[in-house]
Formats: sequence, C-alpha cells, structure tokens
Amino acid sequence: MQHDQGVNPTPSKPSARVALLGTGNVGKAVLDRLAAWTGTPRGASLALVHAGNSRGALRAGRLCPADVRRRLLDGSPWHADPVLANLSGVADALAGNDPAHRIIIDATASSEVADNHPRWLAQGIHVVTACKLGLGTTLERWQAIHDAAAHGNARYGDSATVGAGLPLLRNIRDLQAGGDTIHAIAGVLSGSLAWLFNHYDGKKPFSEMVDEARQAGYTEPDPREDLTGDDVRRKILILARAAGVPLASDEVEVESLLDLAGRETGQDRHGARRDDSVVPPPLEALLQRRHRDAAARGAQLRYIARLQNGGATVRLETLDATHPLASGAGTDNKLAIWSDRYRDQPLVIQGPGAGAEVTAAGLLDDALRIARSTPD
Ligand SMILES: NC(=O)C1=CN([C@@H]2O[C@H](COP(=O)(O)OP(=O)(O)OC[C@H]3O[C@@H](n4cnc5c(N)ncnc54)[C@H](OP(=O)(O)O)[C@@H]3O)[C@@H](O)[C@H]2O)C=CC1
Ligand SMILES: N[C@@H](CC=O)C(=O)O
Repeated sequence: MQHDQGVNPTPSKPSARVALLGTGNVGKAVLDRLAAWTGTPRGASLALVHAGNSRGALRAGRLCPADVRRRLLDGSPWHADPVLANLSGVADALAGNDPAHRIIIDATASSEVADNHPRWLAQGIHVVTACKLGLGTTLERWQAIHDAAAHGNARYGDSATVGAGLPLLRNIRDLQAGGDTIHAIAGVLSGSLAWLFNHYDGKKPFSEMVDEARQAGYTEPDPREDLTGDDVRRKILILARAAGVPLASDEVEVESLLDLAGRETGQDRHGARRDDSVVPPPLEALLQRRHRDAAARGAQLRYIARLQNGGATVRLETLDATHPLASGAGTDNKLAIWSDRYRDQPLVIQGPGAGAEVTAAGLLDDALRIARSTPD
C-alpha cells in the first residue's frame, strides 16, 4: 500500500485528510476519480487516510486510491481490518498535527452512519454525503445536523443527495441568498424511475428493467426504496427544507408504485413475503395499462414531486408531451422552481440524476470546495 504520493503543490496549505465510508457503486467511483487525480493539484489537496465499508477499513497516512480500488476490483482479498470499521474510530483516523481540514465522505446508505453525522460535525469534521438519511428523514435529525455544523464550525456537503450532484440545492440557496423567495418547486427527482419510464414500452417486463437499472447503479441498494417513492420523499424533503419549508417526513403525501398495484388487487404490500418479486405481477399489469393509455394520447408517465402551498406530494402522473416536466432522456432529473424572480416561467434545471460517476463527482466537488477553503 502506497502511503505518500509525494505531490503537494501548495505547501502552505496541508492536504485535507479524507475518510471514505462506503465502497459500493458510488464509493468505487469516488476512488476512481481520486485515482485519476493522482499527481494533480486536485489530488494533492485531498489525502485519503481511511477507506471503509461495513466489513472493515484500510487506514494509512496517505492511501493510494488506485490501490484501494484494485483490491476491491480484482477479487484479491479485502485485507481490511474489521476493527477499523467501527465508526467511533473514524475521527481518530483523521487526526493530525497540522490544521488541515478533516472530511468524511459518506457513500453509504446506512442509517447508522447518518446517525454519526451530527457527532462528527460537532467535532469540527466536515461531512460530505450522498446519503439522504441525514437531511431527508426526521426533522430532528435535520435540525441536529444544522446545529452540530454551526457548533463545530463544520460544513455539510449535500450536493449529491438530490439530483446526484446536479446544482439543485445550490441554486435554491443562491436564489434565497439574493433575496428571492421560493414559492413552489416541481420535478422529476428519481433518476432510476426517470430511466425506467424513459425506456419502458410495455413489452419488456418492468421487473427486468428494474434489474437493469439496479445493475447500472441507478437504483438504491434496495430498489424498493425507489419504487415506494421513499427515495423521492427524502429528496423533496431536502429541497423543501432548503427552500425554507421545514416539512416533517409524514407531511409528504407519497403515492408508492407498490401501493398503487396493491390498491388495484386489494392486496397490502406490507403483507408481501420477503421473497416476493420486487415488481409484483399486479404492478406489471398496472404499468402496462397506464403506459398504453398514455401513449395512445401522446403523453408520458412521469413520477413527479411537488412542493406548493406548504405541502408536498409525490405521485405517478401522466403528462402531455408538451408539459415542461415531460421531456428528458436517460436518467435525467428535471426541477422547475417558481419564485418572486421566476413567477410565470420557472427556472428549470435538467441533467443526469443518477449514476455512480455523476454522484462521485458531486461528492468530490463538495470535498474540494471545503479543501480549498482556509482552515480556521
Ligand atoms: N446510485 C446513485 O445514482 C446515487 C446514489 N446515492 C446514494 O449513494 C449512497 C451509496 O449508494 P451505492 O453506492 O449505490 O450503494 P452500495 O450498496 O453499492 O454501497 C454501499 C456501501 O456502504 C457500505 N456500508 C454500509 N454500512 C456501512 C457502515 N456502517 N460503515 C461503512 N460502510 C458501510 C457498504 O459496505 P459493504 O461493501 O461491506 O456492503 C457498501 O460498500 C446511497 O445512500 C445512495 O442513496 C445518491 C445519489 C445518486
Ligand atoms: N436511486 C436514486 C439514486 C440517486 O439518488 C435515484 O433513482 O434517483
């Protein structure tokens, strides 16, 4: 394991020490991006000192990202120390004698990791996360993160939590910083469901396509999180709260695709056996019919989140082809923002909204912004 890449073009500013949690789809893409920066100023500004997953962690004064990545990829044993996987020790891995920034990158979907965000922030450790469980679940946890960040004078990088790094939260915050008031937002916030509805033609089973989306790294680790709308619920909560509407989780009215199907057959999804298919036959039939009806009038199925009049909804909608939210390709997310400034015509932001590479880029954008700022 290489410990020092020997590049530090800005000796006045020590490299930020970085701990990466999660080495799945997104974590691997973070390692790839860091590896590609080896020998560049970007690479020099971020020193990876800890890389861990649920089974163990590697730790060194400076880990070589390509080496960590190779160990994960080539099937060679992942010689990580399981003791180092203990989250209580991650802060120790970031300790040092210089005033460098300390950054934890959360590329997990772990509630246990999200529970630790406030503790790390309060210790002055910056947290950069793709996981929505920090800001997108209970108001208490959201508040705890804000309070801890203020207390520890630490930053919380959340760009990757909505739109997989698209500049959605940044634009909402910039508008407000300029004195604008957000009145409503609406959008396609699930990259996997966007991809599914962009490709679904009623012929190939939806279940097969969900599997393809999972293999492409667009879905949550458990695709049911996407199909139930829970993932989009978290995203609209994060956006709403950033826009100054502190909604509680149960204040978002969510139409789960799985419940839609259950409603049709009178079955309760909560009664489903664990080994049931992710896409039960009634949902296949329902989507086939909804797709056929939409296509017959040149319309599109879209899973839309809306925030207006202090409330939020998430549901499957049939949109005319001319509707501003109907167009898009691949995993495109699309967000329309109405504000004082954009009263009649909304500000619309569109682009790929899922995938490991764009998400890793969003995470590292946040990490670099922190690394380049002056440590207190
Ligand atoms: N895929 C996408 O397009 C996007 C994903 N995200 C978010 O990124 C996150 C990661 O997604 P993805 O990479 O697909 O998920 P994966 O399931 O592929 O990877 C999750 C990783 O987290 C690790 N992990 C779980 N618990 C812990 C723990 N306690 N400590 C350290 N590591 C832990 C897992 O360990 P192990 O390897 O041992 O199982 C695994 O390496 C999710 O929160 C997701 O919502 C956000 C935007 C877009
Ligand atoms: N599963 C998510 C991934 C990004 O957050 C999605 O489909 O958008």
